Amino acid sequence: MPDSHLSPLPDLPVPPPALLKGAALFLDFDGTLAPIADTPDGVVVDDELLVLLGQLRDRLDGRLAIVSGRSVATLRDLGFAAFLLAGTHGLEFAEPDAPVEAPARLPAINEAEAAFQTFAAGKSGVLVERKTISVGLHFRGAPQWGAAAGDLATALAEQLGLAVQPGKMLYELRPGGADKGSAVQSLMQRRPMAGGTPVFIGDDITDEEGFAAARELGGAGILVGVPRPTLAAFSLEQVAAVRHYLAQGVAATG
Ligand SMILES: O=P(O)(O)OC[C@H]1O[C@H](O[C@H]2O[C@H](CO)[C@@H](O)[C@H](O)[C@H]2O)[C@H](O)[C@@H](O)[C@@H]1O
Repeated sequence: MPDSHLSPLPDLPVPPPALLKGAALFLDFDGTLAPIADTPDGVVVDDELLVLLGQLRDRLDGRLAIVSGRSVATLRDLGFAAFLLAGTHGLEFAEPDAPVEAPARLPAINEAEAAFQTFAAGKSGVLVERKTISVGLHFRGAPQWGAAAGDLATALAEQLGLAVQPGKMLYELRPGGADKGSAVQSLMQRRPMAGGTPVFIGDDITDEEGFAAARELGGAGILVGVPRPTLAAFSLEQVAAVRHYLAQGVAATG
């Protein structure tokens, strides 16, 4: 992503609900639909959110997808089985209740996981997240280990031919060749997303590729959380504001 395209402006406008009319809506999960929790397992999806997303998806003739760093399997366990999903940062896809399209788990991911486990051993607050085709090293509970975790992830990525995916108090190792931008590009060529105007809502640095793709395809990104240089055109302050905006979207698309 060219840095020159990043907006340095701290104050982006709140998106108008009318932006969602005719939209193909791409939603990040952690930090966007659910507040950040202490651990990956600490996040719960409430029925109210699922009902809201279902209503909006129906109003958009199905053009709503969750695009997450979580695996499709985890997204389904969290309650999103009835939604179009792109998991593991654009490496996995699944239509509602249909088989998952995903590459196999690489032996290199198992090697990386073993190295992460060795690193985490005895370090209270450092956590290894085993995922379907990737692995995460979390240090939210022990920020003092963040730099060392990053050094380890970088070295392993080079050694094992994997991609490093930085996140919020997290480094993941995964196969390369995809990101949230490529997920948007791919889904926009298929039903039901094709024909809509892409709108991508996300909070993390990994969502910038999604904002870039939405923008390239004539749509827009919405950044959630504290201002930062971004390719998004709009911003929402926090998860609660996203929910409010999506509820406004249901009304605006009725
Ligand atoms: O693309 P996302 O849907 O935002 O997923 C990105 C990663 O989110 C999760 O980690 C983050 O959220 C955790 C729970 O709130 C938090 O404890 C952690 O510090 C965050 O980095 C998830 O665990 C990862 O697998 C996702 O890739």
